[in-house]
Amino acid sequence: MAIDSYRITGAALAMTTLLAPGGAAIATNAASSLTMALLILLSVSTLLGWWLNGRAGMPLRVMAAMPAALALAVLVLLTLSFLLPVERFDYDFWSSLFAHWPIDTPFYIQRPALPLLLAMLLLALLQFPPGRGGASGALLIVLSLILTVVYLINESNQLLHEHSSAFYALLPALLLLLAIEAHQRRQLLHNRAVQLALAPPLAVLLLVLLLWENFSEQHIQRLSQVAAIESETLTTRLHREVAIFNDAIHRFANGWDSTGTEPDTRQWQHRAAALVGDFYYLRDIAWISWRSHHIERFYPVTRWPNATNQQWLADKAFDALDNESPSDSAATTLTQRLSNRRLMLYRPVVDLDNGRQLGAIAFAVSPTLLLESVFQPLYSNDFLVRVTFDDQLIYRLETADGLSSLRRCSPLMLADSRFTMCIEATYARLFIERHSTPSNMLLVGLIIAWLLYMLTWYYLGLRNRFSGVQYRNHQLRNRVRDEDARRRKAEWGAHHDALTGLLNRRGFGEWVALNGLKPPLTLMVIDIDHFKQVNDRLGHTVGDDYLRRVTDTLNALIVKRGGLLARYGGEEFIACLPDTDIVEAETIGEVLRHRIEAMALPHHKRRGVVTVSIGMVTARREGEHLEALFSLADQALYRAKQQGRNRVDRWHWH
Ligand SMILES: Nc1nc2c(ncn2[C@@H]2O[C@H](COP(=O)(O)OP(=O)(O)OP(=O)(O)O)[C@@H](O)[C@H]2O)c(=O)[nH]1
Repeated sequence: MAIDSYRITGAALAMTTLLAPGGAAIATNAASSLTMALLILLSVSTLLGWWLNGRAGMPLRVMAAMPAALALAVLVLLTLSFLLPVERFDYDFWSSLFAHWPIDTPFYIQRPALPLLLAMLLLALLQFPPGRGGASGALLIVLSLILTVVYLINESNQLLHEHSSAFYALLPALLLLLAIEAHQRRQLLHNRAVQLALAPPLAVLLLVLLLWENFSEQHIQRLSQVAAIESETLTTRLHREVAIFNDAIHRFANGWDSTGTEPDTRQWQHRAAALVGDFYYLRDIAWISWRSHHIERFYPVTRWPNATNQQWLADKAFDALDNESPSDSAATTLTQRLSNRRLMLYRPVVDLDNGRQLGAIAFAVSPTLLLESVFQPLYSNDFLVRVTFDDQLIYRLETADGLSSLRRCSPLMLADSRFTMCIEATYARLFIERHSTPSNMLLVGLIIAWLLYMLTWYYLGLRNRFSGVQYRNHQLRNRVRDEDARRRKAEWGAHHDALTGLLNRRGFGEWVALNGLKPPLTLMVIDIDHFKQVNDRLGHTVGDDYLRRVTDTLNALIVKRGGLLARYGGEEFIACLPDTDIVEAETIGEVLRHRIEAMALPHHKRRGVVTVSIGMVTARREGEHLEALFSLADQALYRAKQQGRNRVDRWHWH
C-alpha cells in the first residue's frame, strides 16, 4: 500500500502538538489558544483520514476532511484580515467579528503570527486533493519552510517569538512532510512538465525574497523614524512639565528665603496644599530644620513619616546640602533619588539678610504619576510607552492589545536620574500599516508563486491532453482519407480500364444510360489489326505499350470532337460521337485510321506497321439500345476486317 504522506504528517503534527515541550505552554497561553485549536483541528482531520483510508466510503472520508475544512475557513478569514483593504475592513470590524470567540482576549492577540498562519493554511490545503497537483505538495511545504526560516532569522520579530512554541510543534511536521515528499517525488522532479511548471514560481519566489529583504529594511527604518518622532514629542513635553514644576517649587521655597524664619504650621499647610493641588504627582513635602536636624513640617500630615524615616530623610537632605557650594545653594534644586517609586528633590532655604541656612524643603515626586500626567493626554493607539529604571517598570502606557514587533529605546533624564523610555508600535499601528508590512508582501508573493505553479501545471496538463486529442484526430483524419481514396480507387477500377485509363465496358454502359444516345450520334468500334501477332512476336509488354499509345492517339481526336472513347474489351475500343452524322463520322474514322498508321508502330505483317479497322453505325432515333447499335457497328467492323483490314466501314440502314 502506498504511503500516504499527508496522513503520516498528520500523526506527526498531532504528536508534536501534544507532546512538544511548548504544547503545555501553548494550551495555557490564551494568546496562542486559537493557534492551538487550529493545529488540533488539522491533526484530527489528518489522523481521521489516515484511519479511514481505504476502509470507508466517500461520505465518511468527506466527514474526515470536515475539521480541516473548518480550520481552513478560519485560516482564510485570518489571512484576509492581513490582506483586505483597511479602509473597508478596519480594526473594529475584525475585532467585532471575533468578539464571540470563547476566550476573552482581543482579536489581535488571537491572530497567529503570519508565517505560522501561512504554514497552517498550506497544511490545511494539503488535506484536499486539488492541492496536490504534481509537485504542488512539495512546493507548498518548501514555501512554508522558507517563510518559517525567514522569520526565524528575523530576530526583531516579536510576533514570531510569541508563537514560537507553536512553531516548534509545526516545524517537525513540515520537515517530515518535506522528507516524504522528496522521497516520493524524486522521479517526478525529473519530469519535464514539472520542471517547466516549477520555473516561473521559483523565479517569483527569488524576486519576492529579494524585494522582501529590501522592503523589510525600509519598513523598519520608517517605523523607527516614526517612533523617534513620537519619543521626541513625549520627551519635550516631559521636560516642559519638569521645568514648570521646578519653577513652582522654587517659588514655593523663595517665600521662606525672604522671611528668614522657619515656616509656621498654618502658612505651611496653606501653601503646601496649594502646590500639591497644582501638581498631583507631587506626593509629599517636608520641612527639615537646620536647627533640629529633624522634619518639622510635613504635608499631607496624614502620611507623616515614622521617626526612623524622618531621621533618614533629614540626613539625606543635609548630605545633599553639604555637597552644594554656598553660592549655588539658593538657586539650585538639589535632587536625589530615594527609590524607584519616589523621586526626591531638595531645596535649601537661606535667610537672605545674613546668608544663614534655615533648613531645606524636600519634595517627593511620583515618577509614575508625573509620566502619566504628561503622557496620558498624548495617548495614541499607535505606540505603547514603557519607562524603566534599573530594569524595573516605572510606567506603562498601552492599550489592551499591546505588544508589537518594533521597539525603540532611548534614555530619559528626570532631574539627575536616568530612566529608559521604550516606544513600541502597537498592533493597531501595524494594522494600519499592514499593506506595507514586508510580511504581507512575502505572504502575497508566496501565494502567487504557488498559484502560478498550479496554473502552469494545469495548463501543461491541458496542453498534453489537447495534443493527445489532436494526434488522435489527425490519425482519424488520415484513416478517413485513406479509406476514401481506397473507395474511390475501387469505384474507379470498377468503371475504368487500368491499363489505358479509359472507361471500360461497364463505365461506358453507365455513361450511355445517364446521357442517352440522342441522334445525330455515331457509335464507332475500333479494333487493332492482328494484335495477337504483336503479343506473340514482341511480347505482352510491347502489346500493352501499343495499346496505351493507340489509346492516346484515338482519344486526343475523339475528345477534341466532343466524343467519348472507352475500351470495350481486349484490343477493341468503342467511341461515341454525339452530334456527328455518318458522313462526318466516316471522315473522323479515316483520320483516326491514318493517324494510327502514321504512328508507324512496327508490325511484322504485310504493311509493317500497326493499323486499325473501324466499324460504325449512326443512331436513327432516340432510345436506341447500346447493345443493338454496338452489334451493328461490330458487323461493319467485321466487314472491314473481311475486306482486308486497315479500313473504315459503316452499317447501312436500309
Ligand atoms: N498485350 C495485351 N494483349 C491483349 C490485351 N487484351 C487482349 N489482348 C490480346 O489481343 C489479342 C486479340 O486477338 P484476336 O482476338 O485473335 O484478334 P487479332 O489478333 O487482333 O486479329 P484480328 O482482330 O482478327 O485482326 C489476343 O491475343 C489477346 O491476348 C491486353 O490488355 N494486352
